[in-house]
Amino acid sequence: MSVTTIGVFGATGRMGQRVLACAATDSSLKVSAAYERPTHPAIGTDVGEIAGLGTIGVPLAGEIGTPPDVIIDFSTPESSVELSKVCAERGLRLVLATTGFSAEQREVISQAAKKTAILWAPSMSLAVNVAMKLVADAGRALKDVSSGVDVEIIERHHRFKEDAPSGTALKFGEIVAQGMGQTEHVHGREGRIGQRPRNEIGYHALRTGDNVGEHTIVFGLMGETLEVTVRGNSRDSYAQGALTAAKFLAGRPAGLYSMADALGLNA
Ligand SMILES: NC(=O)C1=CN([C@@H]2O[C@H](COP(=O)(O)OP(=O)(O)OC[C@H]3O[C@@H](n4cnc5c(N)ncnc54)[C@H](OP(=O)(O)O)[C@@H]3O)[C@@H](O)[C@H]2O)C=CC1
Ligand SMILES: O=C(O)C1=N[C@H](C(=O)O)C[C@H](O)C1
Repeated sequence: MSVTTIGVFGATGRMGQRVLACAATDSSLKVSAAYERPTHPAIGTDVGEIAGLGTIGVPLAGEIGTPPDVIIDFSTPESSVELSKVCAERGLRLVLATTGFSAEQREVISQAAKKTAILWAPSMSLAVNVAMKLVADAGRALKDVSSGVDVEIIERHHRFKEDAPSGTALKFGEIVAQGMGQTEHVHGREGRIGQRPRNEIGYHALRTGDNVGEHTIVFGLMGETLEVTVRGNSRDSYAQGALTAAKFLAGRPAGLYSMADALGLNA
């Protein structure tokens, strides 16, 4: 059996620690490196100790030394963009899971994917990626309803999340707009704003407690409502997806890949 070596970027974070824990249970994977910013106070500490796994022989590093087969990144937009540039320069394969990028930052990542293999997805979850297909189908089927269909996207996340709306909510909106043609994206509503125009998608971001992530896409018709909801029960859904993505990416040529590619959902 071939073994894929992985490096975890943002290793001490909420997701980094779950990636380390899930990888430890998969004999086809080996964590060979773990990274944080060079000034992180835990640099040099065995990362298994930080993730509650006991010693795994991988000290937390501030830079990429001997490269793994694939780097998995759950960090911040700024550090992910810098990482994508380094990966492009050195030909390192990258699973990029961070969200919250500006248009300029997205462009840098797209350029990096011309030089190395990058799988970039706002959600690594299997259920979310299947829901994206369902939502695309629903949008196409409802596109020409003569009385109109109002699409609203509601997402819920933990109080520590720094970007809003979630990368996944934005992706759902993009998918709906591609199929149905809405041109306006509205974030929350307040005041005497008048009746709802047909050509907008509304986004609503809730931040409560330790919610690991929920998305509901509402298709409101005259007389009935269709909702597609995905609820995360634990961060392991994203961590397992990122590990699946890493196995898919190992050995791939340069290019920008999606989670649908890794999960075989494009067939
Ligand atoms: N695609 C998906 O399926 C999912 C994506 N996400 C996204 O992943 C990202 C991280 O989420 P989460 O784990 O909850 O966040 P955390 O804040 O818990 O973790 C981020 C980690 O990145 C570290 N970091 C910051 N700067 C650097 C750097 N220069 N080099 C290396 N590491 C760095 C942080 O360190 P420090 O504390 O020192 O700043 C921290 O340990 C978010 O953008 C989130 O939206 C989350 C879940 C699923
Ligand atoms: O920050 C999180 O936690 C999550 N972020 C991702 C996003 O912004 O879509 C994915 C997931 O919903 C969890």
